[in-house]
Amino acid sequence: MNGEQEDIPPIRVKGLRTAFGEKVIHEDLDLEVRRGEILGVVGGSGTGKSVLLNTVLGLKHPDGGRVEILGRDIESDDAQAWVGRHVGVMFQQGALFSFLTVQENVEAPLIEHARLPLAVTADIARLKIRLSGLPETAGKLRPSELSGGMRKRAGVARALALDPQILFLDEPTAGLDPIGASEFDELVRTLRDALGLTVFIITHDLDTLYAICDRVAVLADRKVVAVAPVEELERSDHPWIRSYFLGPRGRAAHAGKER
Ligand SMILES: Nc1ncnc2c1ncn2[C@@H]1O[C@H](COP(=O)(O)OP(=O)(O)OP(=O)(O)O)[C@@H](O)[C@H]1O
Repeated sequence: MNGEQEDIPPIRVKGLRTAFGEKVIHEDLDLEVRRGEILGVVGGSGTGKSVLLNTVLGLKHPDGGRVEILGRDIESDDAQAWVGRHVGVMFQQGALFSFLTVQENVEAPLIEHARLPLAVTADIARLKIRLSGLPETAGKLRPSELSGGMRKRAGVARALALDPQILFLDEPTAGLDPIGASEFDELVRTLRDALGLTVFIITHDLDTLYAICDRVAVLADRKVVAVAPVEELERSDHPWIRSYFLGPRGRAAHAGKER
């Protein structure tokens, strides 16, 4: 990667407006994600976290403002191909093809985007399965034969298939028990450190924010009202941020971090 690219924020959102008919979801929303950081995105239910994710991925057109991924305008002609090639996404529940094995699921983006000999495709998929903390034998299984935690790891393996620069995770620890959730957090941090990924995580999981997020962006009042490390957000005056981080669950997560 050349120096010029390194200066470009992997995700840059400027003055974003999104709406469904009369219903405005985001207005004048700004967000810059730094290269190599793990950014958590939080906000009350219905504040537009999923809509933001879909807009950043180019799945929903912005009604105003500008979204850039790795310096490229998401509205440009080749943006979808560019995103497919450089960005990995794990939607909720892993969103795997139920009729394919894990190995075939991980091979699918490689077959679509990279014309490699089949044996090489299979080797890369096996590597990504192992990298995501699954045993090699998991490759032969279908998603219905996996536990919830394994399904999420398979979703990560597929998201990593094309060596993306950015990994998007939508509620990755939802539905996992606390041990499974903290193991998943650890996986995300290990992958970021090993692969130099930039990670964008939508989450409600306070433990994830405290354990692995370098900064947290808070969605409220139709925009990002704060982006900062959790320790800084704990000192915020914003009412939603205060009740979120200083409520009973927030205090428990903070105490867990201190231990
Ligand atoms: N396709 C759609 N058509 C109309 N309204 C939509 C559509 N998709 C989302 N919305 C609305 O946009 C708002 C934001 O939804 P979104 O799913 O992004 O919230 P969220 O912050 O991800 O919530 P949660 O934490 O509950 O998942 C909601 O009011 C939702 O009803």
